[in-house]
Amino acid sequence: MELQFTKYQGLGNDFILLDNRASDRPMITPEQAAQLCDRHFGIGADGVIFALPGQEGTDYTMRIFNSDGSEPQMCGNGIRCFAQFVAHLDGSGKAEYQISTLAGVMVPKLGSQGQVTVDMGIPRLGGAEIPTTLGSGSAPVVDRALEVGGNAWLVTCVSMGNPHCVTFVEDVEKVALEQIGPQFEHHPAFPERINAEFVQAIASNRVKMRVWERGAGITLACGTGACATVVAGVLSKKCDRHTTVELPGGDLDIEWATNDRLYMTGPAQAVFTGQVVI
Ligand SMILES: N[C@@H](CCC[C@H](N)C(=O)O)C(=O)O
Repeated sequence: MELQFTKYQGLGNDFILLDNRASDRPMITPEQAAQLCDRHFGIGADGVIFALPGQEGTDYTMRIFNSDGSEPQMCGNGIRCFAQFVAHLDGSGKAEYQISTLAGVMVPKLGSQGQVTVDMGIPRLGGAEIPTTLGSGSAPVVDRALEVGGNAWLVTCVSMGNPHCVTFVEDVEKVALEQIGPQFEHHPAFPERINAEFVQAIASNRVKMRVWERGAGITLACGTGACATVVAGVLSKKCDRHTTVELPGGDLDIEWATNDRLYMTGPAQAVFTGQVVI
């Protein structure tokens, strides 16, 4: 089968976008997606994103497979890329889309100079919702001790539809992400695995973050992770509700507004189009 694709990136978090409007099911399998994401034997990407028909009045449905073929509920950098992709496909000139995802309906707005602002919804904080065994029911998991790799870490857990474990550290550059990341991801405290964010407070409205993503490993940025970081920073009194998150791939503007919703603003860019035979 020959596939037509467009490669996009949002702060270096890169994705293969597929026009899947003709069907309600992803047009390739998780195994084929993992093959396409391979940086030596495939196109190379952190994930494959499918643009499917909308549901219950939404414009489109977004599904995504991580580079290991697992399916997460949401992707923040991915949905900014998705909004530009569908705007290009449908040529409608719409500036705002309602997008169904496995984490609920998200609303990206196309701005000027390639910027996209997304209403990312309300964070979920209960231990059972994340899920993590570090807390039960709806009680938030804030600054809880967790032993990983022989060290005790103070972690805060947040669900943005997908699960995140945020740890504030003195110096983010000193975190041995390649070693400690997989140990967080597969820790028994996280039955659905976890995205692990390590964060350094720079100022009350600026933090620096590095991420180990569930199903993808080290990436240059994570949009849901940046939202989870600001929520965790507010809950543990490390940053303001409106904070810039500095990532290896660039900056994201995150606001946890008074209506409890998170708004993320950042860039997205088409890189190239191509055909691939699978
Ligand atoms: N890079 C994404 C998150 C992608 C999903 C994540 N790896 C998971 O499994 O939950 C983002 O920008 O949010």
